[in-house]
Amino acid sequence: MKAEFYKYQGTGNDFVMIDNRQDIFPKNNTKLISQLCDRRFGIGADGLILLENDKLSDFIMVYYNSDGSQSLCGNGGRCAVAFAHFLGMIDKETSFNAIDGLHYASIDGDIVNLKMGNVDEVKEKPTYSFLDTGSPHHVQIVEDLEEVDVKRVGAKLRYGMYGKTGSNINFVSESKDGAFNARTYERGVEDETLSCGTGVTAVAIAMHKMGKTESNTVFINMPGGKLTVSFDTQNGSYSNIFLKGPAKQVFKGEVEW
Ligand SMILES: N[C@@H](CCC[C@H](N)C(=O)O)C(=O)O
Repeated sequence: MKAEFYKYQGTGNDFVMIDNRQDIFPKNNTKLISQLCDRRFGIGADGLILLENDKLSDFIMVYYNSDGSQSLCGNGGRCAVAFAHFLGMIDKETSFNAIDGLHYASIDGDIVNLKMGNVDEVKEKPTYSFLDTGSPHHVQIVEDLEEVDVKRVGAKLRYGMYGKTGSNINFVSESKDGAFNARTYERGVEDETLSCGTGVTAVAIAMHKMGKTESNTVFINMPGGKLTVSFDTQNGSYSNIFLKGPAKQVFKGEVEW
């Protein structure tokens, strides 16, 4: 089978995107997904995304990490909106389905603003916070972010603290301009990525919950670029959470499987 694919990136979190409205992709073939995401033997990406038809919304985003596992991807969601816009499936606003349910989003040029699910619980521990923003996230403040061996320490915490299911691991430090700097070890990629949308969302909420910021709009600098998270909060719960930033098409090609 020969198929057209597109490559997208959202603040350096990169994805192979396939229009699967005709049901062409063999979704059970995990080996194929990892091979397409392999940076030496394939196209290379942190994940693979299929856009499919949905009865309830404009489309379904089916997201796979580079190892073939599934979860919600915030940057992937933003890139899927940009891809759907490129394909002419949506105009400036959309609602689409993902593994955690319906998401509203808007697009203006290459900026995509994606509504995330509500967060009702943030587990606060002495040295870290844990919360689910569609994917599970451990958020830990560090003094020197540059010095952290994200892959080694992230893997140790991901497997050591969270067992078989695992968690994504985020390291964060305060920036002088009132923003936060963060780096993420991603479960399913099993490495540091340049950005993680659900991770950035988790960092923003954890910093607010800990009293590190009083603002309802939080700016996060990731190695791959800047993202903005805004939200409403009441009695320790967070709603109307939006993740905003660029999502760009990088190239297109043809692949055979
Ligand atoms: N890159 C993503 C997160 C993808 C899911 C994650 N690796 C997991 O398996 O939990 C994002 O932008 O949110």
